[in-house]
Amino acid sequence: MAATLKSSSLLQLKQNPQSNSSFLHSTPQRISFPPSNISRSFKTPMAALISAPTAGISETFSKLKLQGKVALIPYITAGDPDLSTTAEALKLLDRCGSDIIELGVPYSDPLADGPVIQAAATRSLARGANFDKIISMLRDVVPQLSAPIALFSYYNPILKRGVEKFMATVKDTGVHGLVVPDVPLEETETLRKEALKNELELVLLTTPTTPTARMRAIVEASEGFVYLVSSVGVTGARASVSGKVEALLKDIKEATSKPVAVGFGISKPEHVKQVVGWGADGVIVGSAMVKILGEAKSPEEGLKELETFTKSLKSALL
Ligand SMILES: O=P(O)(O)OC[C@@H](O)[C@@H](O)c1c[nH]c2ccccc12
Repeated sequence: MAATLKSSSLLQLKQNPQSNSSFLHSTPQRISFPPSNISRSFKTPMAALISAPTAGISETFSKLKLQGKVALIPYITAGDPDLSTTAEALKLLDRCGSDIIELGVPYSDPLADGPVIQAAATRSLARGANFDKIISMLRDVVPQLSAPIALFSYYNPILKRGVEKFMATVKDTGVHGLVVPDVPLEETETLRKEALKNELELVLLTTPTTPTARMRAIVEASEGFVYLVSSVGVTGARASVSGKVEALLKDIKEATSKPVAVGFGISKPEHVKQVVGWGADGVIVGSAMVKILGEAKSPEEGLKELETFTKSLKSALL
């Protein structure tokens, strides 16, 4: 699996006219469904008994803005190295000051992912993680977190389950948002309608090659925040963050007052500082986190290293 995916890239997918997936929204999308900043006013009764309701994603950004702060958004893959470590990692990330946590549902064909996250998904699936097990872990853990969770999933696992059922199940865990990077254009509206019905904020992505008019349609429709992909290609740590991000952020900010978080290739406190200096409202760090958990000698070691790393990123934001 991993070998056949090595050559995939956002750019190639965008340019493949045979591909029925409008990868990262590369063709115009309809925006008739009224976008709004949804914030959840309640959680499941069980969760409400245990903790105060967690702020939604857009609400979290509003609170941070009032304090002049930028959101730290780590990404980890569920089930790598195992689901109980994922549960511990979520609690740890929350404790170390993550403002929102992106949790990836492992998928066998992760087209937009580089080697680190591909390998994590492969390990996770090989160890038996699946959607139902992830959901039951989330039911237990989400009520213990103060940061909202954005669940990341490719579109295929959602379709397989049925959009309605998927959304209702996810909502029921107390998760607040969804990131679906490869949703085909014709399905965007259905996804958004179901997400809205379930009070889930559906985050859309824009890339350096997205034409301006299309970027405007994306930011208009995006909920929670706008995900600015910093560079064309696949996920993975890079030596530096593309200097183009500064101008891209400026363009997006001219089009919307919604918060914008930057992801792809951010792996060091210096990167975080740079992106913040360019005006981002949030920074997303995936592969660097996933690598720590995946390559550690033991889950305990991995969690310890994750804690040090997360704290170093958080300090770059203070
Ligand atoms: O891994 P990176 O380069 O730090 O990028 C963030 C990223 O991991 C996360 O948001 C993500 C994981 N898989 C994706 C696929 C598409 C878009 C985004 C993602």
